[in-house]
Amino acid sequence: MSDTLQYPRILAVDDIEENCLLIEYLLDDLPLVVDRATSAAAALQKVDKNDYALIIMDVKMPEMDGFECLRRIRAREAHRIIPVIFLTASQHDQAAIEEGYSAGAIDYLVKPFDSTLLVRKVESIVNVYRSRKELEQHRQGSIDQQKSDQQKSDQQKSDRLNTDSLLDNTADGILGVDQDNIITYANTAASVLLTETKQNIIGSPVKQYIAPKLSDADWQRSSFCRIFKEGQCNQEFDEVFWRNRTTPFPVQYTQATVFEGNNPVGGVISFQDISERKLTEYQLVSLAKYDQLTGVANRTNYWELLSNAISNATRKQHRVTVLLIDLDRFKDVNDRLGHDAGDNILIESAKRIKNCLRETDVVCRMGGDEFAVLIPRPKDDAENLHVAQKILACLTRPYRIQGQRIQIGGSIGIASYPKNGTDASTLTKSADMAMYTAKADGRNCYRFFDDEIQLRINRQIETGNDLRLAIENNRLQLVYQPKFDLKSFELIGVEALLRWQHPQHGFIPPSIFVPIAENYGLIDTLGDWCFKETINQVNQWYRQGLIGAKFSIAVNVSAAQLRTPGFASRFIHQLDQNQVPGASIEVELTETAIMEEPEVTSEELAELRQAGVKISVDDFGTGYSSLSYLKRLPLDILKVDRSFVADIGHDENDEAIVRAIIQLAHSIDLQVVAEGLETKSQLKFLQGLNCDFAQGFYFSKPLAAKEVAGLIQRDKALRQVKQDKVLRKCGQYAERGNQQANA
Ligand SMILES: Nc1nc2c(ncn2[C@@H]2O[C@@H]3COP(=O)(O)O[C@H]4[C@@H](O)[C@H](n5cnc6c(=O)[nH]c(N)nc65)O[C@@H]4COP(=O)(O)O[C@H]3[C@H]2O)c(=O)[nH]1
Repeated sequence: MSDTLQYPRILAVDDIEENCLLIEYLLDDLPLVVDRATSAAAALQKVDKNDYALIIMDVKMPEMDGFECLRRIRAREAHRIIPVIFLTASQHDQAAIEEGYSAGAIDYLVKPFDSTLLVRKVESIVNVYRSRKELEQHRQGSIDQQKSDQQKSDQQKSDRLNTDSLLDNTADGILGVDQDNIITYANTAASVLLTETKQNIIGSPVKQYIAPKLSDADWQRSSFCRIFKEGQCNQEFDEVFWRNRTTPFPVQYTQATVFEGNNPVGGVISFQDISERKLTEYQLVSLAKYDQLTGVANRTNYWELLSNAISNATRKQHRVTVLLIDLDRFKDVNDRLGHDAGDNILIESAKRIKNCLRETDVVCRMGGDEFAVLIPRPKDDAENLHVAQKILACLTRPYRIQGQRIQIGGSIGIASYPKNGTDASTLTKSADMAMYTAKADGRNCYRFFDDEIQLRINRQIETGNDLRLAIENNRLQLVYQPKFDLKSFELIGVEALLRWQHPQHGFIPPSIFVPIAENYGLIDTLGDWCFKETINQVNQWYRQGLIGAKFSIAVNVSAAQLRTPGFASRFIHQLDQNQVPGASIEVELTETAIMEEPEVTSEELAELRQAGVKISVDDFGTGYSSLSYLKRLPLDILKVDRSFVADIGHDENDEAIVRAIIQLAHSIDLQVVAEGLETKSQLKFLQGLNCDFAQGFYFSKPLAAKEVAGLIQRDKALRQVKQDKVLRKCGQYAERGNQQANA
């Protein structure tokens, strides 16, 4: 066999020689010879001297770039089908890539390239080269044979046998075709991949394996036929061939024209079955783009789909609608019945939402219990309304989970492009705001984004900015609400509460600005400010001798603060720096904040508790706490929500709840603070239940630091008087006793 067939030559062209060497190194295992050229001019000289199966060429080279070099190669009649693969540093340079293809490149590799991909591509192209050469020699051989040069013919026959065995041992399927696209050669791999014997394949039109369903006219116009007619070489990646002429399978193939002299007389096709690669690709795409639980598009996919829908709508001048759906009461079900039940609800909800939509609409799971629906081309608001109503109706239908009938529901926010946002992010924010409005309006309803919501957002943004300034300029204030022991009436601590007097809008309550701080990323700054201020205050009262080890200041911590990684260590660091004992601080967290992520919360709280900080659960009774978690969490105090305390004497149910909370807390060694104590009868009721502590207007409103200092002093003085009275009484008794004894 001739050397060119056994060891085809390829040329690596790059002005950096190391890159040529790298290619040589990567292709080391293939039976071929790699030549190197470090300039376009050197490449042209080598191309004139040798017959190359393939050229791998860098695009950017000094003096002459790869495109120009390829144009000059193509201008030489003998080299018009040498396959060329360009190397480029950027896959985003679309213009350069297009220029490369129009100059005659068959492929691109982006640096740094995948070495396996390079080897596979080169292997496939070299196989085609071998087959083409073999067919050309075969034709030449027949002519020569006619000239009865027996010796030469024998040599060529033996060459052909060698080449046949070489081609039969490659994993790629190889087909040779004549001018009429009838198969004249098939190797063993082709027969295996097409699941037919070589005898059957040879003599059949190649169309039956490549495009059996195409009409003859379309087939003649196909790029496959055109490439052969025009005497070119081509590589395709995502095509389909037909096994047994009936079953499609994905292939990557290379085709090259076979010449007799200057005339194209047929072609060679080398192909690989890429089913496995496609499956892996599909699995990767599915992981990256689809929610693994419900099977609908995931959040990443949502952004891509929405951006595409908006681009489309901009071009074609139509609308796009986003519906954001949050399942109501999902968390309760999840906490109460466990994650499996929660998962089943999510799967079922995704199905139900999908069933309310058209084929062209898309459902996405945004995370947790939040879904989004994209309507890529709604006619009008009436259509959006209709979809929202349908979704709401289907989510309100009872679910049957673990044999139980469960009713949830949904809150839906609706926003449309271009009215409520001209980019994906703004549009989603608008839908989000509309959804929050639906939630605030009582849940299980839908809201369209409108001017009123926009106004509310603007006001929130404005408040957020003002709040940032207020923190920076120290314009916030802490007030302290006293807390009393219900047995001794001793002042045992205070709760620090934030106050903000806005220069224009007056007093803004924390229930308004704390959520804004959470939404605008200010909560950590705000929390740090509060904590610093509290620590300073503790230190000051300590220095003034007003408080001792038993007195504690409670600080409110929001769920968002607790979620910030390293929250507890930051907190403890500040205590250490200011030499404040942990025991003089109490951290108050709402029940809902604690139950949001109990595992994470548990770790953070344990760290705080180790530093002596007490942990109390605020607004207890308003959320849903799993009792098993409550037992496992490192807690010290439960605070009964003031809504229950307010109903003492009016609502037996609430009284029963207060009784149950106190009993429950005591049974797991927690102390109880009653919030919002306002009347004497409430006090009597709570004392009757052995409630430990209370705070509320009955004792005192929240006070400024100075007023608290006065109160502590008065409390101390009162206690002293009481103590003196008791001592005096004891003294009197003792004296009376002595007198009686002496009498
Ligand atoms: N009707 C009535 N109300 C009473 C009575 N006693 C106390 N209150 C009010 O009840 C709230 C108790 O605070 P909370 O449950 O921790 O609830 C707090 C807390 O969740 C949050 N908050 C306050 N300060 C902070 C803070 O520094 N950081 C964080 N994250 N949240 C804070 O804002 C909520 C509201 O705080 P405020 O408006 O100060 O309202 C305070 C207090 O003024 C009473 O007898 N009757």
